[in-house]
Amino acid sequence: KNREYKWKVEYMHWCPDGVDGIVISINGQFPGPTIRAIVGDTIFVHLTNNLPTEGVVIHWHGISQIGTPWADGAALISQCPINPGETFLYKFKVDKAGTYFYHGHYGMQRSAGLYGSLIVEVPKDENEAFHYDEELNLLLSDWWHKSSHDQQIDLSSKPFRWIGEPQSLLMNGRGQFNCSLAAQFSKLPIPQCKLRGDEQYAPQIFKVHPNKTYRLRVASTTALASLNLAIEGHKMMVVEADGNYIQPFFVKNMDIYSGESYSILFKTDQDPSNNYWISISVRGREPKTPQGLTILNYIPNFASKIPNSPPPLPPLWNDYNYSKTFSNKIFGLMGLSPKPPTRQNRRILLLNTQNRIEGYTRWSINNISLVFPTTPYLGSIKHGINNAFDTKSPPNTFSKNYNIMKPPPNPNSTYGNRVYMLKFNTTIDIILQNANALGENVSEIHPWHLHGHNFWVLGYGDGKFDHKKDVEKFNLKNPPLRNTVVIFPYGWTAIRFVANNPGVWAFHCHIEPHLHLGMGVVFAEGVHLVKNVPNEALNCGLTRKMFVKDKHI
Ligand SMILES: O=C1O[C@H]([C@@H](O)CO)C(O)=C1O
Repeated sequence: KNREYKWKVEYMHWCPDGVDGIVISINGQFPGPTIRAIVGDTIFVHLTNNLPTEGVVIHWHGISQIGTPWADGAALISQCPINPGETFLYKFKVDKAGTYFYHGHYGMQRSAGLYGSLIVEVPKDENEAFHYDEELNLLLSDWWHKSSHDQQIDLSSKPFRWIGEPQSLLMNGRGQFNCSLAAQFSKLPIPQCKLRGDEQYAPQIFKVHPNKTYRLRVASTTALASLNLAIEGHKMMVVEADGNYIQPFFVKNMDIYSGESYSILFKTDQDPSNNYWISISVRGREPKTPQGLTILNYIPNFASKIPNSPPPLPPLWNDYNYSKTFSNKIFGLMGLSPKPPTRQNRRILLLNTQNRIEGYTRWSINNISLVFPTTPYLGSIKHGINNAFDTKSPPNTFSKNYNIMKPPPNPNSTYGNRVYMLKFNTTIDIILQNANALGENVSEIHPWHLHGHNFWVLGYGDGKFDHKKDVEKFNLKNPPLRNTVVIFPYGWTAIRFVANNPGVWAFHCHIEPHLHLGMGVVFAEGVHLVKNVPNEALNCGLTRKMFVKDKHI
């Protein structure tokens, strides 16, 4: 089935957490409209850019874009930014059921609120691998009172100005800054929220019937925050990760990093005369942001009935072992989750470091800090334009002697826009190696997202990756398939994927300011096989000159 949408993207006054601000809206909505489709459907989004002075694109996070790499919505990788006033048609097939989302992928427009949910259901006559009665949808994000423009300028300033922690955590675009739903349980002098329910920042209440099984779809599009999600008093069974079946397991709370999505099942088996908290809390960074809260409302209780107990207490923000335990519980579902090829053709090691370039603070991968060219790679590679970017091969690894436990000895790095050219249909292993940042004893969490593919997560480890010992420990039996995976402080993560999707694909830290500061790489595979790229996708830079040359402009 074809599903066709007309979207207008524009700035709008909005009040996501009780403080007036400005968001990027779609058709006057924040978050943008939810797309619901069925596997095999073709989505048509006619996107009109009504931002007065900026280009825009939208990335369909988790959709493989098989045959339509130009619709991936990564600015200057898969397409030109859509100019103000212009309309661009995204047309792509949703190839796999699951919980996904979409978001801006140009500058820091995701931080400005350009995002929404994308849910792909199994066909009506097919069943999921698990049973549930009803479903709920939860899109998580974080919110700053400083505009995304201010943030972008801060990050690009000399001396560097870090954006700091978000003021609020949002659930389906709603949070509370000046009041708390749980003030009566708080030691802080914060007032109880007095809400009618129709405020833009009033929580979305999750209404449930007792004694049923619910599927909660949850996706995180945070700009920075890693989160821990809990439903007070309810055990959660995790069944889906990034649109892939996983071996179900029970937890009382779960971590979710930017770029990830999950489905969890829970039973409404608690005392039905009470309501319960749903909470999200910051992990991995000092928790300077209040917990995000909403209410699981057992029908027929009043939605305004405050739960009897304080909101769930999250694990300590720096208890990384807790987070590792969670990540290490995720396995592919035997029989339903495809297995990885047993051998790789190429192994690439990517060292993540924080650096300075000419006094600017940046992030680098193997000592190169990514800046995008002005011609989208998909166009320049397909049309053999050699002067659009640096065509030298980027480094396949980093120095063996590099001490990941110390700040970079020579913090200088360089800007670059090289591309990892992957031989079509080969199996690629990537080892993401974390290291100490510029400050002593600092190493941060980075969730890495791959466009155009799912990958198998073969393992995580502490310290520096060891080619002999660690490879032997790779899980080739039931690794989970994902599109986003985290690297823990001072640790490494190994993934495997098959370069079988013709196109040019970003692989980057999903923390918005980190990507902005250069933390990403670009892969290209089988670009000569890409057909039917609409001219509108390449109407900028050197490819634009190509299209207009006949017209003597
Ligand atoms: O990119 C970052 O910069 C700051 C800090 O490292 C320097 O101020 C921080 O916490 C980041 O995640």
